[in-house]
Amino acid sequence: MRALGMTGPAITLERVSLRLGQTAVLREVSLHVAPGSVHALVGPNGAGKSSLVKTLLGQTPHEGAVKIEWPGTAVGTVGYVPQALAFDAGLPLTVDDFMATMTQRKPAFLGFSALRSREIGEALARVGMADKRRRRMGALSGGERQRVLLAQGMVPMPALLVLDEPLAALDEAGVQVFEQLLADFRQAGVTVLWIEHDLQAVARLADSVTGLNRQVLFSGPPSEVLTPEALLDLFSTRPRAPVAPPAAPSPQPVRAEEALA
Ligand SMILES: Nc1ncnc2c1ncn2[C@@H]1O[C@H](COP(=O)(O)OP(=O)(O)OP(=O)(O)O)[C@@H](O)[C@H]1O
Repeated sequence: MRALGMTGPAITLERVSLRLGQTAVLREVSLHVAPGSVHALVGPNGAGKSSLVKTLLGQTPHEGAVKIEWPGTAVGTVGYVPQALAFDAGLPLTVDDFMATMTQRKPAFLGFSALRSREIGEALARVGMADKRRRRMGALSGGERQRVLLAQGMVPMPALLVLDEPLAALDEAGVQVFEQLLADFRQAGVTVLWIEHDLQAVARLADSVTGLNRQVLFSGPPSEVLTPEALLDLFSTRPRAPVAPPAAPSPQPVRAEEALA
């Protein structure tokens, strides 16, 4: 992997709350991502993972503090790989056109610079798509499209990379490509924030993981925090109700294990 000019930032969220319409999507979320680490975000559907990422990227009005601390004075490049993009199968947009559109400001039909063209070629090669640059996006399989999405997140090479379910459509070979990329990112000092539903992949590949269900339930190294009890707690209620103040004596609460039995 090419040496980077800058390694990744540290990320700190302090008591971040987000309300969308009537919904409290994030409640007092605090977490820390070490610079150059691979940090996973896990939680049930609707837990607020994508919303947290949007908040991190400055796209939502929120309460609390979001700090991205770059090494040195310059702000580095942020790459973002979205969950999925829908394409009209008939759209005359090639993989190259898509990469140009996503990675530069000038219109794709004006082409791209030699440097950018080389970077795009390298990124597509790293995800095994170098021979499909002229194929229409609408003609790609779901997994191939996912690989192209990954590639666009690497042009220009970011110091912070945010991945929203990158494994969702990947086959076994694609997963291996992803594992190699993560190893390369780690070696280059890129900070990776990774939303993922595949808990085994998280346990195998992440340095740290946060369990989120509107609020943080756990955060730490996967081997320490991904316990059966913590996962049961994270996935057995969705979304979490606000914590109610203590009330008058009431029947014993049903434990999550019993509720699921
Ligand atoms: N603009 C909005 N107005 C109201 N509610 C919203 C809005 N956008 C998202 N939500 C709600 O916020 C909650 C969190 O959504 P979010 O997409 O962040 O969850 P997620 O953890 O990424 O889920 P998934 O795993 O399904 O992708 C959901 O209940 C969603 O319906």
